[in-house]
Amino acid sequence: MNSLSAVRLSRVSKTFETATVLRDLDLEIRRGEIHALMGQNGSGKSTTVKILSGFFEPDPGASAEVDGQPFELGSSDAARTAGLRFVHQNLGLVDDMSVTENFMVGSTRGVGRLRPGQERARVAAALAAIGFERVSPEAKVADLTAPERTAVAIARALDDMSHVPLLVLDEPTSSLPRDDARTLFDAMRRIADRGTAILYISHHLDEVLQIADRVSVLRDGELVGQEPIEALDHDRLVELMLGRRLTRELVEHDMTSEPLGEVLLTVRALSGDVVDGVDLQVSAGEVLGVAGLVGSGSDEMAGLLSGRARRGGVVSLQGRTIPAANPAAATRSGLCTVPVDRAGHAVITDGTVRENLTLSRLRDFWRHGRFDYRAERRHVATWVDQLDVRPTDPERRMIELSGGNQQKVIVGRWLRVEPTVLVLEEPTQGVDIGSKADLHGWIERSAAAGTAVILCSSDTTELARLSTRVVVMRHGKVARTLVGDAITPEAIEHHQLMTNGGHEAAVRPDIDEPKEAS
Ligand SMILES: Nc1ncnc2c1ncn2[C@@H]1O[C@H](COP(=O)(O)OP(=O)(O)OP(=O)(O)O)[C@@H](O)[C@H]1O
Repeated sequence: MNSLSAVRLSRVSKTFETATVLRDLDLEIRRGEIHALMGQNGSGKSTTVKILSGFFEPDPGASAEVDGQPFELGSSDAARTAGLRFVHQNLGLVDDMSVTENFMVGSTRGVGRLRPGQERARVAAALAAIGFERVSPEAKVADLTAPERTAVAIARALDDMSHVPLLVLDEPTSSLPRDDARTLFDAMRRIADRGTAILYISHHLDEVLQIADRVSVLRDGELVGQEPIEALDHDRLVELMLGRRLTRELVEHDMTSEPLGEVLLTVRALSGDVVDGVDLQVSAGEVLGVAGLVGSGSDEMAGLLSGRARRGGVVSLQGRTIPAANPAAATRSGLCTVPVDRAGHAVITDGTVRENLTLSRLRDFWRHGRFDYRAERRHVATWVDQLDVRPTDPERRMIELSGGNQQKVIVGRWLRVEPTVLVLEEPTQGVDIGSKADLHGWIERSAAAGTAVILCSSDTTELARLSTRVVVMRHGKVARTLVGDAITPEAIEHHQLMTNGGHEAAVRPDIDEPKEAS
């Protein structure tokens, strides 16, 4: 036994029916280290985590140790008792409750064993231990910033054990803007310095290069590299993940220099919970980026435009008003949306890849009163191939696909019908770097083919990479519009953070205003 070892996995494999998705994984996570687990979508990261947490049983022949003691894989009781703790991307917090109530709900310590004052003190201590003493135990979770919410989930996970050998953070920062994610790194380092090993799963290479001590890379279910961070840089990490250099040329399409097409979408006085009187016009061939911090209204825009959320104001497509609160009518009119909440709004988990792809328009396959299954299968095979969905079998159920591959199917669902307006909400969240480049290429091709694209994203690099125009939202309104060379990640982040009343023009005189179409 290595005394430095917090968790050691040996010969861990996982086979679903006939497909082996994890093969003979040997992985050692050392005490006090931040160990990043990386790999493309479907490479086996979540499967590894689910075996550790006891959600999946591994194939026979696997073994494990925690703190040098034999550990039973595939048992959630064993994981809990051994002190393995997990924070997933969705955090598992109840927004309407206070921080302390959330601790009580999520704790394995038992509810209400302490008096209220003692509970609050305990919660305050747990938060202070990771450097988030500014969060009040009485605060409502809904009122916290995104990194504070993540910190609450982490503090809660650590709260009921004096020694936690392993904390697994499964993409906890994937929805956070870059600067927000960084505020959690200090908390992670404090935790690691106390001797807890952190297994950190992230698709953000720059974050991993900044925070991890060692990196393990999975490719197609096999460990293909394990390196100390000093031995890695961005390109080497990409090469390990993809098995090749990222040479794919993106469609470089400088749409800013081209005349804009016909105005396809007109939005007048749009309002929702936060959004307050927004006017927009989006033309054929444009990619309009919508930027803003959580709570600025930017996160509400896709729901309002799609009709998923109740809205005030008028949304019209080529002059025809789309009825409010009616997503089906919006889709029929040609305004299609890829929502951020895949599980809740987009994926039919029990359905197959084929069904999830083609449901956007089945009439393509009706011929003379009969459904042409062969035509549907041919069409689906082409899209699965073009989008590089894995596994490639279109009869797989969506639940069997990794998160990133599900996302490709959902984006493909709408790309294939060539919508008039395509609203994308965090389209590459949880998507690996190779697939991200693929999806970006698709978004550009879709715009080049004449679709008006609205890209709502917290990834400022993605916004700068794809948008012909970016509206930055604050306090429910468009606070700034950036066009052309003025669209940089730094400019977007700068304007997201400005407080209302700031003299922006004086701060960034180089930023253009849009030429409003009348
Ligand atoms: N319940 C299941 N049944 C069958 N296959 C599954 C099941 N769950 C996952 N898989 C398959 O296992 C493989 C690994 O998936 P996993 O979710 O571990 O990938 P991942 O690396 O976490 O990907 P992502 O970055 O997209 O989250 C994928 O090919 C996936 O389709």
